[in-house]
Amino acid sequence: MNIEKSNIANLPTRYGKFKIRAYKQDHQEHLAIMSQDFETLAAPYVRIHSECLTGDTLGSLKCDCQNQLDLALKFIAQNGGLVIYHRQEGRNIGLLNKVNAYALQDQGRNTIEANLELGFGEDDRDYGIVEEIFKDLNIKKLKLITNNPEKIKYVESLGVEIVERIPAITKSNKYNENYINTKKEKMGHMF
Ligand SMILES: Nc1nc2c(ncn2[C@@H]2O[C@H](COP(=O)(O)OP(=O)(O)OP(=O)(O)O)[C@@H](O)[C@H]2O)c(=O)[nH]1
Ligand SMILES: [Zn+2]
Repeated sequence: MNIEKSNIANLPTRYGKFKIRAYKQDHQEHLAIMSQDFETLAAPYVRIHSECLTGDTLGSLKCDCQNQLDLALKFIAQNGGLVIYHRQEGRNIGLLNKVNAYALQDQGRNTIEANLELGFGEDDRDYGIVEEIFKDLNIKKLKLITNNPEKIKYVESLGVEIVERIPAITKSNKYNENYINTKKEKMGHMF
């Protein structure tokens, strides 16, 4: 796997001061966003956040992504750890396909049905870069912020110990209720 990594730079934000490092793998560029004290932590809090331009940037109410990112950045700034900004938009089908999936959702399909109808899997994410970031930042133990059993399985498969799981539950709204219910009932997310 050919991965290019940046130097570490400071990033002051509205949440607090972070340090960041970028990683480039093929056409995807990802980010490790670390608290100031990151290097001193034996088991940092870690959030793997998959990109959602419509949620993260535009404030879309169709999903819980922006609320989860906000929660994670606040939590990590206060408690120490790492947010991996994983640039796999739309569970890795890309923005154009996600918008097509949204058009199908406008006609009544749920998040999984829409993906399948377009010829994708229900979740096409690849977490390979996460392994590389864990190695690069020397993470052997962590406290994982997630509701997603697949992420837990993946981290465990790397031989990285999860000493605690912190739920990433945020306030729902009338536009994302179905999305959250589908994650709970069909994808096994723990709400
Ligand atoms: N294909 C598709 N992707 C979506 C949709 N809504 C959100 N996403 C993407 O889903 C990803 C977020 O993943 P989720 O499955 O919601 O949650 P998760 O991050 O795996 O799980 P948690 O760690 O518990 O939050 C981001 O890449 C979003 O762009 C949708 O309706 N269709
Ligand atoms: Zn989203």
